[in-house]
Amino acid sequence: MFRICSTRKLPQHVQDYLTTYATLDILTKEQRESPETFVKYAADADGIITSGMRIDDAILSRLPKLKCVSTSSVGYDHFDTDALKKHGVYATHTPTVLDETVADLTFALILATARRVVELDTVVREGRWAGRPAEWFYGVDVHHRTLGIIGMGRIGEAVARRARLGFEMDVVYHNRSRKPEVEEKLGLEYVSFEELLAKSDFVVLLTPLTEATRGLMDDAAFQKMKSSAIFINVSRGATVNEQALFKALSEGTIRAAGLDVFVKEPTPTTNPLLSLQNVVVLPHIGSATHATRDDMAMLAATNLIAVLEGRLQEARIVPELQSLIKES
Ligand SMILES: NC(=O)c1ccc[n+]([C@@H]2O[C@H](COP(=O)([O-])OP(=O)(O)OC[C@H]3O[C@@H](n4cnc5c(N)ncnc54)[C@H](O)[C@@H]3O)[C@@H](O)[C@H]2O)c1
Ligand SMILES: O=C(O)[C@H](O)CO
Repeated sequence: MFRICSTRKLPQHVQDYLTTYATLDILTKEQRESPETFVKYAADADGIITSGMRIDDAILSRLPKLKCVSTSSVGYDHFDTDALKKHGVYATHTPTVLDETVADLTFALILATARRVVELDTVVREGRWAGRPAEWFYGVDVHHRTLGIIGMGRIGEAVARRARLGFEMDVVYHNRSRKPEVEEKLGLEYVSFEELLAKSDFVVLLTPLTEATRGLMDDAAFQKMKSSAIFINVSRGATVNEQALFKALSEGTIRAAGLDVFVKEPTPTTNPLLSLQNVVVLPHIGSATHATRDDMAMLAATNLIAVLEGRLQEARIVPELQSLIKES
């Protein structure tokens, strides 16, 4: 039997699946609170399931039996992949199963910011709705506008499909590399980062957090956007310079923003962005539906067992650690 530690509660059917292969410990808040307590309780684990815990050299050095860390998320910026490689520990993630759910949430933010859904909900509740909607209730159209997607990956493509087929939008995109087959299938146009910012009525950020994307949306980027444009971030908080975003929103450099992610999570109520009416904020719920979170947990579990049993081709191993397969 393997030993598995999970830093989060798992659905019962996922626990039942895991316990046919392993003893399973769901660590309590106290047990996972600090790296010291975590390594104490996970000391002889073969595998770890997590969804946001930082796994770095200091932790790996103290977990000699560890063979795989499995995250129940597609993003894995909380893993130090160089350290994992050094220790010969695999990392797996949960791509694909959440694409449609995250794309739905992206559109929820696009619509909520364009039509000022949250702000105007408050107007009604506070009794400030007096007669026919006044001009200051007006929003902007989404249909037939231009959507710019930075990061045309799995989720970007699901967002582009909604935009093209449902809202008949023009879609431009910027990506590390061009995707001619997606361009052809959905009728998209590839543009430079600068051109995307200048052309788009909605700019959606959907890249992973890497050294290349950290702080990608800074003062200079917001200055290049239209003053009528809306910015949506569903990637990771640190891809955006929050001070620059606050400045752009409060000075009218851009119209509004919809944010699912923040530099620090949970973001403190003192975050200046929360004081702005033209911002819609959510607590990192892109993939948070019952069905999708269940699918992610199950994929995290099957990934981990596949690695522990040596069925490496069946596991969704993160790209940076694919080289370990060849070496094994
Ligand atoms: N808010 C949420 O709850 C939530 C949910 C799921 C995913 N995410 C985030 O969304 C990200 C994307 O997920 P995915 O499954 O679509 O990933 P993906 O790997 O399929 O797509 C990411 C795309 O970004 C591109 N990219 C990377 N660096 C770039 C750069 N410097 N400039 C331009 N393009 C660049 C890649 O080429 C790729 O096409 C995840 O890494 C995660 O951080 C957030
Ligand atoms: O990367 C992901 O899958 C989401 O952010 C959920 O944590």
